[in-house]
Amino acid sequence: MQIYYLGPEGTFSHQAAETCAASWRAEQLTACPTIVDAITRMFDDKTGNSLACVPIENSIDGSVTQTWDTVMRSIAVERVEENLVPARILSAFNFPIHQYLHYLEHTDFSAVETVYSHPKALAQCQVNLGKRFPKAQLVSVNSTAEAARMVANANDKRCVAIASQQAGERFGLLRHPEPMEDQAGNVTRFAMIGRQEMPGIQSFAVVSERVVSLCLRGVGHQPGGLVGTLAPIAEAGFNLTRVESRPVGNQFGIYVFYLDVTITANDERAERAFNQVVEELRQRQVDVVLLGAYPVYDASGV
Ligand SMILES: O=C(O)C(=O)C[C@]1(C(=O)O)C=C[C@@H](O)C=C1
Repeated sequence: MQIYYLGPEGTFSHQAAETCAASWRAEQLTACPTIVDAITRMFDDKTGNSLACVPIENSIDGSVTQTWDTVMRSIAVERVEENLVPARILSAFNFPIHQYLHYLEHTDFSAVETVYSHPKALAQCQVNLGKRFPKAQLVSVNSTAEAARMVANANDKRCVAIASQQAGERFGLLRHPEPMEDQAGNVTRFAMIGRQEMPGIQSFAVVSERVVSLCLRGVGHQPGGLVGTLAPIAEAGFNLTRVESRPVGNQFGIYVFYLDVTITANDERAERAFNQVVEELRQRQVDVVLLGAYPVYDASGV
């Protein structure tokens, strides 16, 4: 079993992948240049021996839309392939995130011109960065560890990076002791995506026994179209914990809707009721793409 993740080593994705690799005895961790690449490489492996460990949501900045869109499109495309075990979100993990400022020795903070990081990390620190470096450019790069690597390699004291403590140490940078995120309690949820059912992880506390993630395509454009589509979920007594709309890409005013629904695990009645809801949605001509039905763990303190 191998796990693809957003590299280089030292990203939060790498730390999340390492934490899960121990429980799932994954022998190989492979760094990828982008989140899309990590997902695509997992989907390209039809043998079922690959996993992708990717961020799906951050408590400050919201969904990682790139992940959701890539996973949804890959699953939708694969549905036509017969005899293929479908890829799904198998588990999710909430990881506490501390973003630190990393810099070269003798850096004068008042002369800093560029702050590098992953766009999600910059978004998590935007207020603090604005206060500390009001004139600096915030430059998005592929990952937080990539930002640390760039500052280390550039040997330019006008640049700093926002990244994990581990990334800064890996690339030999100094670290400002205070975390830079704008809100305490910053958490990112990572998903493990793959084709093989994986065992539960005993060392983590369970946040939700079963979250079902769906994408609804083709919700009708009439008054009450969305309300009517969501009503069967409420009527069946399921808790809807996330609704997000995303553009389809080639038309204004047409959206797909991502939903998370919490259901009771190992409860046949709940499973049957949920399948009925999906059937009802399909009868309304809504295309339901199942992204996964999975436990969510709390990976803090690991
Ligand atoms: O750049 C990294 O370190 C990543 O793993 C990506 C990522 C993200 O996409 O949200 C992961 C966790 C943090 O929220 C910031 C960045």
